[in-house]
Amino acid sequence: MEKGTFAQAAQVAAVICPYVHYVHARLKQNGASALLSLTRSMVEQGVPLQQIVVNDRVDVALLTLVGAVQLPANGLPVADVKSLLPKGTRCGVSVHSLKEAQTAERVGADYVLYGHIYETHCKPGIVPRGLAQLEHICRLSNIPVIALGGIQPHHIPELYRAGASGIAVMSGIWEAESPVAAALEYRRMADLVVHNL
Ligand SMILES: Cc1nc(C(=O)O)sc1CCOP(=O)(O)O
Repeated sequence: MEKGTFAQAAQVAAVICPYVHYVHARLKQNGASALLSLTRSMVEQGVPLQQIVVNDRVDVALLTLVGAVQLPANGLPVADVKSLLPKGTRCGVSVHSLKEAQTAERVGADYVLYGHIYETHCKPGIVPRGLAQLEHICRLSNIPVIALGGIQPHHIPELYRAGASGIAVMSGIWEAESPVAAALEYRRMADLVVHNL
């Protein structure tokens, strides 16, 4: 992401944050200072700190005091991260197997992100893990399992039926013509399922 686009992305995050629980600050191709700029931009634009999840960089989470940090399965130990961040900072781990999910739970992760469930251009050449695996992991987990990867609004009922506690979406919102309209549609479908409407 170019530096000039951080403000734009942060603006979008601010507009959609009333309709979602969390917004991830994630920049795979840029360094820590870019991620810091993006996160600070999100705060300046009005995204509540408690709704921001910083991806991977514990140092950036510490500098910004966001509500959560998302670690890779092979990242820093959760207990060490928690001892560094203010009490109450949520610590999620991204997992791709039952083994990783169980390890994350054992070491104190607050939740796991599990994917990718469906085909997604964000994970080219890797076979999606599918609903049956998601269901298996949800059944054997005692912490929330958040499903991600290729999720469209119409998938939400089957994901919750499989036991997911929530969903995470990247391209379905960020690449939509209207990210806010897309976020609203995901929200509407999730509310239908969660509140049995
Ligand atoms: C960033 C990411 N991580 C995944 C994983 O399986 O770890 S799947 C994924 C992409 C999710 O994005 P979309 O909603 O665009 O398919």
